[in-house]
Amino acid sequence: MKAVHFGAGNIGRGFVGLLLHQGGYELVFSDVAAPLVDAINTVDRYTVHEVGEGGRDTVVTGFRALNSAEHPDAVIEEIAGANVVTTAVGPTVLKFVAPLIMSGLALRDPSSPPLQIMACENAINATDLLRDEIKAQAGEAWDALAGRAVFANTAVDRIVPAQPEGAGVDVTVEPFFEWAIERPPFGDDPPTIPGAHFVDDLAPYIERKLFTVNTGHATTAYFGAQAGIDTIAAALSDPAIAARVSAALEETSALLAVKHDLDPTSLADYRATILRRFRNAALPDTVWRVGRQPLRKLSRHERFVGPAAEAAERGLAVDALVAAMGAALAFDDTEDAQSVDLQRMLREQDAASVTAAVTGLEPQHPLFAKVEAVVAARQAELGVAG
Ligand SMILES: NC(=O)C1=CN([C@@H]2O[C@H](COP(=O)(O)OP(=O)(O)OC[C@H]3O[C@@H](n4cnc5c(N)ncnc54)[C@H](O)[C@@H]3O)[C@@H](O)[C@H]2O)C=CC1
Ligand SMILES: O=P(O)(O)OC[C@H]1O[C@](O)(CO)[C@@H](O)[C@@H]1O
Repeated sequence: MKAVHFGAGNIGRGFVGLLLHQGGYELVFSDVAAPLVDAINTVDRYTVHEVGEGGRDTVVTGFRALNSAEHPDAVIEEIAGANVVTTAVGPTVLKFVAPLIMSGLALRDPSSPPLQIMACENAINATDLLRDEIKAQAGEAWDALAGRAVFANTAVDRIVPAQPEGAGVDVTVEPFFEWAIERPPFGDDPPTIPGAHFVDDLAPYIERKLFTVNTGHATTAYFGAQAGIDTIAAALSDPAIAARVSAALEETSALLAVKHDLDPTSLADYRATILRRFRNAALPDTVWRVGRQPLRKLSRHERFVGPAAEAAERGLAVDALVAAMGAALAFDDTEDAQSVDLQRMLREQDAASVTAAVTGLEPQHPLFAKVEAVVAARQAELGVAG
């Protein structure tokens, strides 16, 4: 059995690749970072180090890497003969891997079992986005290709921080992981991924994950950065920040409870587990990594505006989420292109225009005026007229 995995970065090596290896797949990483591809090809094993309570080391073998920028045809050929394709490249990069998957499907023996495709990104229905890209790029050829693949959405959860200089291919991760995968697309033949959790309806899982883990993590990062704190664990040890994070998560839990009929006590346990994970002092995770790409994180269906918009529509509380969005607006990292764009927008546009452009909300939406107020407050801080 063979799996082609796009994105040999943190989650690619530290989670998806690891579980595929444990499932017995021969692993072909595909990446565009030449030094990373070369480093992977110089070793025949790497270690995933779990740090924190209960952590252990696991060795991964049976892998190689291809540079898809330099050798796209080699990747296409591997896809044509693979059982599984996964991605962990970032949701905005899916459109760049789509043509390779499309060409791999075109080359595939139509009598082979369908290729099982799963995008493992922090986004709702990321695999559907990938399928839509492949379909759009295939045009009329799609009808012939559609039957050669099945597409399943997934929710992946494991904190894999940026790796220190000199770590090589080894990866440091937290001990916790969760991988929920839609079962129906596979019929009677799901992939063998030990520890993965196959579910009939992914919506409650992905929303619970994105609107709790990712909302909470990003809230910690943005308040931490604002307070001049460098790491996530240190940010959460500040009682004022911890209270703000808890308040934001109570708002998302209130929405999840009514929307998906989830038990409030289980949601409280889930929140407590997550906050414990964030406090893992052995995990060298920075507010800059977790806060990265604030424009993506503040977009319409993401971890802040997504739940806050639905909560506002239902008349539920949103003030803590809006406060977190206010902190996100202050995220100023000159090495993060989206942070630079956000700060420029705040300086150049009026508050209503920034709110509309960043959040995608209509001006008449019940959340709009509250977000516009924190945008204006940030602009006042910057000394620009809103
Ligand atoms: N790191 C984490 O804790 C988690 C990350 N995720 C998600 O996983 C995805 C990846 O995140 P990380 O691993 O943290 O990022 P990362 O930056 O460590 O890895 C991404 C990798 O994708 C590669 N890449 C970029 N363009 C590519 C292309 N066209 N073809 C092939 N490879 C390409 C990069 O060179 C890099 O090695 C994101 O969607 C993120 O939201 C999800 C859960 C946890
Ligand atoms: O910031 P992104 O790209 O959404 O993804 C990383 C996030 O996902 C997580 O792994 C949570 O599963 C966190 O480590 C981090 O906040």
